[in-house]
Amino acid sequence: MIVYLLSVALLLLILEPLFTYYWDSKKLRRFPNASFLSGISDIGYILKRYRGFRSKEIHESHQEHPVVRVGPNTLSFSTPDAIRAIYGHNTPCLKGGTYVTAAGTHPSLLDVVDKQEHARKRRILSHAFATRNLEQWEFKVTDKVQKLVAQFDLLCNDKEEAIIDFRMWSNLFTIEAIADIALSHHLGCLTQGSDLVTITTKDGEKAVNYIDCLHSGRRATSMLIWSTKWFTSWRFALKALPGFFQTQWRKGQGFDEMVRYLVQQRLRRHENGEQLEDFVGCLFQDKHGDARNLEIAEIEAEVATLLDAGSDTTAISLTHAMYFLMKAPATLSRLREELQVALDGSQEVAKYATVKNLPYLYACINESLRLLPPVAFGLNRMTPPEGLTIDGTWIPGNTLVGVPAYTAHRSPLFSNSEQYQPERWLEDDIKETQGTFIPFSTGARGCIGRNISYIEQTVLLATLVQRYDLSLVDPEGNLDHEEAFNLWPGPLPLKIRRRDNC
Ligand code: HEM
Repeated sequence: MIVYLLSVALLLLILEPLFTYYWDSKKLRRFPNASFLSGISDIGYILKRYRGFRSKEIHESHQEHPVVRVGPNTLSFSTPDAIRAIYGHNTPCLKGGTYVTAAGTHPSLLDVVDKQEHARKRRILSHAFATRNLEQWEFKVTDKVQKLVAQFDLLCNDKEEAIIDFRMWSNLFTIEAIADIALSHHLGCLTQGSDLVTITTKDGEKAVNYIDCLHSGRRATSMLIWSTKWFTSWRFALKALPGFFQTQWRKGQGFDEMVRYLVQQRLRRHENGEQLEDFVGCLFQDKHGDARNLEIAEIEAEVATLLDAGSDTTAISLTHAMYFLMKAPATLSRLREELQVALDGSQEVAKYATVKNLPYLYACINESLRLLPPVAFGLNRMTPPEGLTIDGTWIPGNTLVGVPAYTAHRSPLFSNSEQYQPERWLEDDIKETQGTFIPFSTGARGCIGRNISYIEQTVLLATLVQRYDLSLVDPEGNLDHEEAFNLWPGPLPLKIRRRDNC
């Protein structure tokens, strides 16, 4: 029996991929491999994930080849034409691969595959995210900036110098902001200076580390999910075995429990007749006040996505924006000059109406989004069954394709593309790069929260740069990165002091 099982395993694990590779029914062998094993197995891609900064490694392959094979059925493209074909509004491609594997019984707006189902979900939330309604969330952002400033002032003890980890504080800021914007919930994380959230489960009261739990679950999943065929079996086995994966996934469950608790709390307030302005309100009822009667599991899936995608990415972006400013004193001075004129020293917390018109502030944010996009890897899309021509090359149906933002943002359309030059965003010819700048992806599946993220980033950065002198604790040091799904920067220790006139 054991010999039989081992033979079957050998056949499945080694011979079948080798046979498929040499049979090559899709003619994918014509594309160069990103790593030694790419044509036979997803292990090469998984190993890149283990090494830390996967998109940078893929980019190195792209410097020689516009198309590379990153897995047996996965191709990575690099040109603006490929972006249009794969993600553009008229693309026949669908989300595939990892999205299908990761989604539970109730996919959210982010991981749902079916176009009609996606359109239905997007319609429900689009009212809350519409540009004309966005400024109604500003007071929630302002409240969080005030809380952060209060903490920094306390740490600075009036005019003394303090050391803070900006990575951590910016993430506390974004989790507080999204919990309020999505659910009208005040987590209290900024006030207590930690990501600890107390929740009630059926087993009683429990403390959950929001960021740590979120990252643990995503860390474990992002290590294995690229092997989509085997992921479910791997997860089943590794969850049962004591060790790294079991610990990470167990911690990750804390995030799901927190989501369940927060949804229950919000539902109770809704049933008690409280009229709250937030995203989840749009899931309970439409704009005429008629109940939508969505299943609770669907609401939980949407809330989990909002609390994840709506906090992690913006915190990453803020950390990178601050890091680059600290590394470029001339840029920081120019930004300060712009802020001095616009804010006139009279706005303790910058008003969005003021900062939304500041070109250099936007240039600084966009330039760091270009160099270090929070979602840097090639987002999987499945070609339609009949196949698709991408960048002049016909690609067979049911092949996974993508363009990493990390590579797109280093297109020759950006001169000196490795250099941090916010000024490039003020030039007229920047318009030519429009289709190549994809930190929020593009087309029908582009980010719905992009404008909210800009509100959070512009208001917070303008306020902090105006109020504090900031500098790196280690001016020679660089940021470490771990690329799970998002590109997580490591700690960013800063020296911080209140400025004389603030
Ligand atoms: C700098 C900040 C942000 C970045 C870089 C970013 C990036 C992205 C990217 C690349 C996608 C496409 C994902 C994919 O195709 O798998 C996406 C989708 C999405 N984002 Fe964001 N995002 C940011 C902020 C936000 C915020 C603040 C929210 C919520 C308040 C949000 C909610 C979503 C949702 C719900 C989707 C799915 C949209 C759909 O498929 O219709 N994001 N985002």
